[in-house]
Order: sequence, then structure tokens, then C-alpha cells
Amino acid sequence: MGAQAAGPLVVGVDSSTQSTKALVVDAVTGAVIARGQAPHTVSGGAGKESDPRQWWQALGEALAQCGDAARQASAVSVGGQQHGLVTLDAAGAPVRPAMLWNDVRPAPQSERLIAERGGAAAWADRVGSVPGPAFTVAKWAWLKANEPASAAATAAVRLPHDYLTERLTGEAVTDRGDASGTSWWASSTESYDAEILAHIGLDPALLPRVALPGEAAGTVHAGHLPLPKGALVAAGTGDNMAAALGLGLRPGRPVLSLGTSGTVYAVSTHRPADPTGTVAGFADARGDWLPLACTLNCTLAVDRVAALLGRDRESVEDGGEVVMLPFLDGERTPNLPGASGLVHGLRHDTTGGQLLQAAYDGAVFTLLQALDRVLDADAAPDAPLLLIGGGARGRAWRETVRRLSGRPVVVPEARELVALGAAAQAAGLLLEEDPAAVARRWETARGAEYEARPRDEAAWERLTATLVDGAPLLRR
Ligand SMILES: Nc1ncnc2c1ncn2[C@@H]1O[C@H](COP(=O)(O)OP(=O)(O)O)[C@@H](O)[C@H]1O
Ligand SMILES: O=C(CO)[C@@H](O)[C@H](O)COP(=O)(O)O
Repeated sequence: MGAQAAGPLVVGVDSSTQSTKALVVDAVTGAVIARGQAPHTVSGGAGKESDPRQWWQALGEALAQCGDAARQASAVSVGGQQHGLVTLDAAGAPVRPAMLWNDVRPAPQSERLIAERGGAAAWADRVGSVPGPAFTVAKWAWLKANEPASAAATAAVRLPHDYLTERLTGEAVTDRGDASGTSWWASSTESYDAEILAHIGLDPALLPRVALPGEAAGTVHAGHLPLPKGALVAAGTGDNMAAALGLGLRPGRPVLSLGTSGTVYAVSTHRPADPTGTVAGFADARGDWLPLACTLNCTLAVDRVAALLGRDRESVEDGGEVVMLPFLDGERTPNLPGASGLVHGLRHDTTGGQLLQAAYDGAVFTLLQALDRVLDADAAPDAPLLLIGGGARGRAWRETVRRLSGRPVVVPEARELVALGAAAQAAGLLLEEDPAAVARRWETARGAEYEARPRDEAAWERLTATLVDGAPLLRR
């Protein structure tokens, strides 16, 4: 147990790629009273899949670690990894494992869908995003083409967070934030797009209701989790939208998140529609927008390079001119689903530490390249970057971001911003307040500030040139 509670308790959940994290939080002060975490298994190889039942089990374990505090909660909310395709049969059991956001097998379906419905600009204009392989629409098309029996047996389609919300409440409910990562929810109309659903042969009756911002999904109905029956359950949202809530973000404040995925985003008052597909035009959980770019290769890729080199993740070294594009899983930003890692400029005197630093540089470069596209007129050009996610705890990550961005960086003290954002959503529901205002009251964005350093232009140019010159290899 952590601090003593002064107000009612709320639970915030982050069901992300690698694990479920649960926080019990004082709704008035934001003090974290208890926390728990339990791991998930992700399949290796070409496909990335997880069993949704394991997320539910992990949720139970993480809540159990919170002890009595979870049993006293008045409201709960679940933030979850975006885009995952959860297919359930008529009894609510998974037809097959969920296909995750980082599963690049639907690349051919993504290309076909873009071409069949007027090209990239038409998609961006209509739904807000160009549907790359990450988007749920491409995953459903892959399932129809490759496993028609599984598609035919599907009686309900869910995203990870609303699968868990439904198991908690018995209600089929999602929210605009996570729905905007499907590409069958259109940002231009803020509703499911009947024409796109007809095009991919998905019956709208299989989808959950989209709750309005601030609306409840229901109450806890299942007795088998350590949560009080009847506690309020908020609609929940995608993990990046939850982190935006958790930081109490105002429009124009840039965030860089270093986790299983790398993401850069900012809240915007303008509906995004990037025809290049670099920026996903997500909705946020409140009624604004969340333009975001996401990479597939972030902390796991750099940790893998460190392991290959037999080095601790912090033992980087300056100098040399070696460049690495650590696209171990293919890449989403830039859209190179078939790519693998590329090293250029290796010399006899290149050290292991320099090679590891090159992996950090490559991972951070791809995110920062997308940042300029993410930021719009709402953003001040020199606004400090909020650095979050597991990687934000690492010195090598932080110093790489400072050296390649040329911006000041703030690392919030609060660690679990997705779970905190879900907790703020639950508190907002309970106290009838704006969840972002709740998070600002909790001062979740407070943290150590690091001043801007001049950008390392030479490294930036080497990375840009390697990406351009390496294109034929990366596109294979
Ligand atoms: N102290 C640390 N320094 C650097 N990286 C860290 C540290 N602690 C955790 N990480 C990295 O954070 C990653 C997990 O980040 P997290 O944001 O929790 O993941 P997820 O995106 O699945 O929620 C791990 O893959 C690990 O590489
Ligand atoms: O696909 C995206 C964003 O579009 C990812 O950010 C996922 O939402 C997975 O998040 P993490 O497990 O890294 O938190």
C-alpha cells in the first residue's frame, strides 16, 4: 500500500502490450494508494497475437496485488492497447487470439483497401487516418481473406479495452478515442461508417455502442474480480488517449512516449487528416483530437540490440558515424512493414557502445521526424517535450531525445500515465468533472525539467541519408 486516502478511491487500468497495470488512486488528491502489475504473452514470429482471456486474468492478478484498496473503489476505468482485433463467438469466448496493433501481416489488405476506396487522401479526409496494417479495418480484412471460418464464427468484434469493459459490466461499449483507431469509425461524422463496414463485410450489429465523452459504460457486475459489485465503470479508451487524459494535456503540448510502441502526439482542436498517413487522425477521449504517429520499434528493439551486444541498456558511447535503423519488427512510421534492421557505416574502430547508441538514435529519429507533422498551429515551436513510458526512466533514452530534438524535455514523476489517465476518467465520472481537469488538479505532469541542447545536425543528416539511400532494402 502507498499513501493514506482522503477521498473516494478509483481504479485506473492500463492493459498494454506487455502487461496489465492497475492503480488505486485517491480521486481527490491523486495519491496512488496501491498498485499491481501482471504480464501478458505475445506470440513471436510474423504475427503478433495474444489471448484476450489472459488480459482478463492479468487484470484480476494486478487488482489482487492492490489488496483491500481495490475492493473499496467507487469507480473504475480501463485504458488498453489500441487497434487490436478481438473476435468473440455467440457465448462471448474468443474465436481465435487477438491480432495486435503491431501485427504487420495485414499489409497487403491495407494497400488493397486504400486503393479500393479512393486512395490515401480520400481515407484521411473521411475517417481521419490512412489505414495502415495496424488499423483494425485491415486486420478484419486479413481475417476474412485468410481465416474465413473464424470470421464467419464471429458474433462480436471488440477492441482490447472494450473487451475488458464488457467483461466488467456486461455492456458492449467503446469510446470515440479507441474507435478512431479502427478506420470504420469516421472522424468526419463521428460515427461508424456504414459504407466502409459494408465494403469489408462486417455487420455493424457486431460492434459496441460508442459512449459519449463523460458517459458511463455501466457498473461492475462480475463478482469474481476483487472490485465491489455496483462500482461505476467509465467508458475507458485507447492507451494513448488515456495517457493524454493522465497528463491533463492542453492543446499543442507535445508528448513523446517510449514503450513497446513509440508514439508522438498532442491534443488538437482541429480534426487531423494527413494524406501521407504518417499522422493518425485519432479522436481523444474528451471531444478534441489526438494527431499521433507511432513506431513499432522502440524499447523492445533497443533492448534487443543491447542484449545482442551483451551490454547494459545504459552503456552507450559517443562518437563514430555508425547508423542503425532498428526496424526489427518491420516499421509503421515510416510505413515499411516488410523492413528489417539496417546498419550502415560500421568500421574497425566502431565500439559496441556506439552501436548501441546508434540503435537509440534510429528509434528516436523516426519519432522526431514525425513530430513536425503531428504538431499544428496549436503548438508552440519550442514547447518542451513531455517524455513518458517505461523508456523515459532511462538516461540513454532521455539524452538521445534531447540531443536529436533540440527541445527542452520534461519527465513527469508520475510513472503510469495510462493507468493514471484511466483513473482520472473514473474520477471524472464519479465527481462529475472533466477528467483532464482532474489530472491537472493531481499535478501528474510535474517532473524534472531538462533544458534544450543544440540539435546534433550531423547525426540527423546521417540518419536521413541512410533512410533515403536504404529505401530499396527497407521496402523489400
Ligand atoms: N529504467 C528503465 N530504463 C530504460 N528503459 C526502461 C526502464 N524501465 C523500463 N524500461 C523499458 O520500458 C519498456 C516498457 O515500457 P511501458 O511503457 O511500460 O510498456 P507498454 O508500452 O507495453 O505499456 C520495456 O520494454 C523497457 O525496455
Ligand atoms: O498502435 C498504437 C498507437 O496507434 C500503440 O501505441 C498501441 O496502442 C500499443 O501501445 P503500448 O502497448 O506500447 O502502450
